[in-house]
Amino acid sequence: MSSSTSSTKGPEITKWHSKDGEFRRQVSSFRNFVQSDAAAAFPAEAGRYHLYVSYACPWAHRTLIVRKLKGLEDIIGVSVVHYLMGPNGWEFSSPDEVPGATLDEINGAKYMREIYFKAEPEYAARFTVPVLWDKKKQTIVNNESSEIVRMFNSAFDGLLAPEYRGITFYPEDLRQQIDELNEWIYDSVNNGVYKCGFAAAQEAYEKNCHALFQSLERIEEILKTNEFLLGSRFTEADLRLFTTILRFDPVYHGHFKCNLKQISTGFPNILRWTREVYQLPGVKDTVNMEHIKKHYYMSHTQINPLQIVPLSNGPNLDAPAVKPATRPY
Ligand SMILES: N[C@@H](CCC(=O)N[C@@H](CS)C(=O)NCC(=O)O)C(=O)O
Repeated sequence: MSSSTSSTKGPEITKWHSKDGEFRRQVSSFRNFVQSDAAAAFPAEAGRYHLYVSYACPWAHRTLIVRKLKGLEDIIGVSVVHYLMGPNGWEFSSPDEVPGATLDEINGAKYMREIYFKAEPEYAARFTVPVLWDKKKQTIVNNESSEIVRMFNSAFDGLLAPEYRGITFYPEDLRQQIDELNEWIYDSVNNGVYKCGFAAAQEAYEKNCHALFQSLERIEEILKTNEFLLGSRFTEADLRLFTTILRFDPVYHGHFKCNLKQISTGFPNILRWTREVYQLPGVKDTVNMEHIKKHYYMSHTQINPLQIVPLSNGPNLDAPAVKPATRPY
């Protein structure tokens, strides 16, 4: 599909807010599940599914981390878009042109939108990442990160080496607590930073910024006594929060005006926890701060028209995660 015809379809790429000035995230459209059962519509198979991500995107980043920590890299391939989201949305580039990016070896698309139209010619919503693609059925299985994370957590276990099979980030005994944390953290933190950054009215910005920092204070309290959000185990709740906190000082504090405090100077326990998560084996390989910074500061020209990218990458996450001397864990 040529980009000139495709660009007339779908919503305007930079139209982020509603009439009242509030940013509202659309609901994802493709909601099927890969299942371990061989008779399922989308059964777990090695080499069948392909993940489309942006290194910049916190939602896509969640799926990359679980793919890594669950040892799924040989089973599920990945394509990485260019950091810049232009008028035609996400675009593929060769790694020579943009280090870290890839071409689309699976569908040969130039733009992410072509993959959506291949799956659904009448598709009329946003062309978001992540996307989990089924090479056999030639369609999108799912484009909702929270669900892709759940699938990666267990659906492919039958294909994995024993050391990965037992790993779960959504253990039975913590499910209710994980779901409860996810709910308020999604609303006020993960999505909260976007509600600050894309607010088009002072009141909407202030309301969401206060709610964001109230939640950060609540998280800081939890991490004062807990190593991870729910104690000694790293769970899905940590994973989902991490991709937002990683971007906080270098991006959201300035670009999205989330500037009542910084993580590095204002939240010592969140900083300690961020370092612990970053230093879990494999996690830092999924972090590309150049894509993160350039994406936000250069794509959102409605809030940063000169596309200047600030220098700081945020706190040094390789520094030791210093636990308080009086730690109870
Ligand atoms: N609910 C989705 C949200 C994904 C999302 O909003 N991704 C952004 C990048 S951070 C995107 O691709 N935006 C493109 C657009 O809205 O046009 C998920 O969690 O998977």
